[in-house]
Amino acid sequence: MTPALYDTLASPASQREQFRAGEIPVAVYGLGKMGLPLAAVYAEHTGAVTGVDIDERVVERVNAGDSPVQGEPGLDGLVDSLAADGALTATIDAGDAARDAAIHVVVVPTLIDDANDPDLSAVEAVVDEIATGLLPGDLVVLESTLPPRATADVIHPMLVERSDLAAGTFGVAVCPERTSSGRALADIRGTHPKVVGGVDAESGRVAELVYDELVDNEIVRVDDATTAEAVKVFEGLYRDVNIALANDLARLTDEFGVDVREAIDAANTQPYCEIHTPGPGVGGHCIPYYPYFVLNWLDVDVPMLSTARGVNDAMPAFVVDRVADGLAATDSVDDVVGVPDGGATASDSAPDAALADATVAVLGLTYRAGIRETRASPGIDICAELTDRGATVLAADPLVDAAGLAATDVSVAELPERAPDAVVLATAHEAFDAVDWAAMPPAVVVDGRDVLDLSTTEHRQYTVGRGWS
Ligand SMILES: NC(=O)C1=CN([C@@H]2O[C@H](COP(=O)(O)OP(=O)(O)OC[C@H]3O[C@@H](n4cnc5c(N)ncnc54)[C@H](O)[C@@H]3O)[C@@H](O)[C@H]2O)C=CC1
Ligand SMILES: CC(=O)N[C@@H]1[C@@H](OP(=O)(O)OP(=O)(O)OC[C@H]2O[C@@H](n3ccc(=O)[nH]c3=O)[C@H](O)[C@@H]2O)O[C@H](C(=O)O)[C@@H](O)[C@@H]1O
Repeated sequence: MTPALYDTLASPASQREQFRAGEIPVAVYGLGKMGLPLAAVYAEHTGAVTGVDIDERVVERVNAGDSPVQGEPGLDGLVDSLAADGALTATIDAGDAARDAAIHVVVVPTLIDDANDPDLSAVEAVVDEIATGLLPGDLVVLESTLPPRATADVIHPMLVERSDLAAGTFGVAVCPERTSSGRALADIRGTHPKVVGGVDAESGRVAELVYDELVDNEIVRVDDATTAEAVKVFEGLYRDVNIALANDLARLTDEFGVDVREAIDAANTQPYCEIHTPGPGVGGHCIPYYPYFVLNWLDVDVPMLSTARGVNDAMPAFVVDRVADGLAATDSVDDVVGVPDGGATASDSAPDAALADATVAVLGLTYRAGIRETRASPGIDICAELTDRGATVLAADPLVDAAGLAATDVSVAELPERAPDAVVLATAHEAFDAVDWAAMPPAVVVDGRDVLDLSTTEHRQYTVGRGWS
C-alpha cells in the first residue's frame, strides 16, 4: 500500500523518509525544457519517477537515456544514468502514470491563443488524467505558470469533480517553476528559494515537506495557491515592464546623442536602480505571455502592463526602421517615400524604397542565445517586418531553420558571398562569432544585442541603445 502524504497519521519525519526511500511514487507531466530537468531532480532524490509526455519521441528518448532537452549543463548525463537505473521512466499514458503515483507534478505549457487569451488546455488535459488516478492522501503540484486564481477556480474544482473525491482528502499546491533555461538543474536544485502555496494548510504543509527534501534553498511558504500563482506572474510582469523601460530609453539614443547603454550601466551603480537591457524585442513563451495572464484573465485594468507590451512589441519595427534609415542614407535614395510635410522618414508604413530592392540577413531566430525556442521570437518578427516592407530576407540560426518563415536559410559561411545590403543581429548565438565581417562587402549592420564591434570594417553599424557608430 503506497504511503499517503496528505492528512495522514504518519509523522513528518516518517513521511520524509518514505519520500526519500522512493515509497511515494512521483509522476511528472510534461518533459520539456522545465519538466525533464525537474523530473530528473525528483528522480535523483526518490528513484521513483514516471515522466509523462504526449510526444512519443520525447518518451522514447528519455527511456533510452537520451535527453531531448539540450543546452542544459549536466542534464544529458543525469538522464542517461537515471534511465539506466530505472529511477526515471517515461510514458505517453498519463492515466497509467496517475494511477501509480501519489505525487503528481504538472509542468506542461501554459500559453496564449491567437486572441492573447490564456490557454490552459494542456494543464486541463493533464488534470483530467490525474483525476482518473487520484487517491485520498495524494498531492497534486502545479509547477506550470498559471493566471492567478486558476487553481482555486478551475483546477481544484476539476479534480474534485472528476475524481469523485471530496475536497480536503487530497492536496493541491502551486509551486511555480522559477528556473531559466540554460541553468535549469542548478536553479531547480536551489539557486532561488522555492515558493509554495496550498489550496489549504495541509496541502501547503505537504508540498513544503516535499520541496524541503528536494531543494537546497529555503522554502517560501505563502498564504495560498493564488498567492503562489501571483508571485510567479508578478516576477514576469516586473521583467516585461522593466525591459520596456530599457527599450523606451534606447529610443532616446539618437535624440539625446548619448550612449544610453552606458547611461543605464552608470545609473545601475545605484543599489535601488536595476534598469534592464535594451534589445530587439521580448521573446519566449513566458515573459511576453504572462501580462495576458492578468490582462485577459480577469476584469482588471492594468494600463502599465499593456503599455509595456506595446513598447516591447514595437521593437522589431524599430530595428527595421534603423535598417531602412541606414540603407536610405547609404543609397541616398532620391525617391524615399515622404510624408505630407515633405519630411522623409524611413519608417513610412508603405514598402520603403530603401528596403524594396535590399537583401537583409537576420542572425538569430530563437528568442535568446543557446535556447531552441522560437515562440514570440524577435528575430522571426523582424524577418516578417522586413518582408512586409519589401526586402528579400535571409536568416541564419544554429538551432532552428527558416522553414515556414518569411526568410530563406543562409549559413554563416555563406554570408560574405551572399553580400547582403544589411544584417540584423537579433540573437547573440555563439555561432555568430564566426561571421567573417571583413570578407563581407560593406553593409548596414543593426546590432540588437550590443555584441559587435565593426569599427575596423567598412560596415555602418547601429546598436540598439548606442546609436550609429
Ligand atoms: N521555459 C522556461 O524558461 C520556463 C517555463 N516555465 C513554465 O513551465 C511550463 C512548461 O514550460 P516549458 O518546459 O518551457 O515548455 P516546453 O514547450 O519546453 O515543454 C512542454 C512539454 O510538455 C509536453 N506536453 C504538452 N502538452 C502535454 C500534455 N497534455 N501532457 C503531457 N505532456 C504535454 C510537450 O510535448 C513538451 O515536451 C510552462 O507553464 C512555463 O510557463 C517556468 C519557468 C521557466
Ligand atoms: C523574472 C525572470 O527573470 N524570469 C526568467 C524568464 O526567463 P526567459 O527564459 O523567458 O528569458 P529572459 O531572460 O526573461 O528573456 C526573455 C526575452 O526578453 C529579452 N530580454 C531579457 C532581459 C533584458 O534585460 N532585456 C531583454 O530584451 C530576452 O532577449 C528574451 O527575448 O522567464 C522564466 C519563466 O518564467 O519562464 C523565468 O523562470 C526566468 O527566471
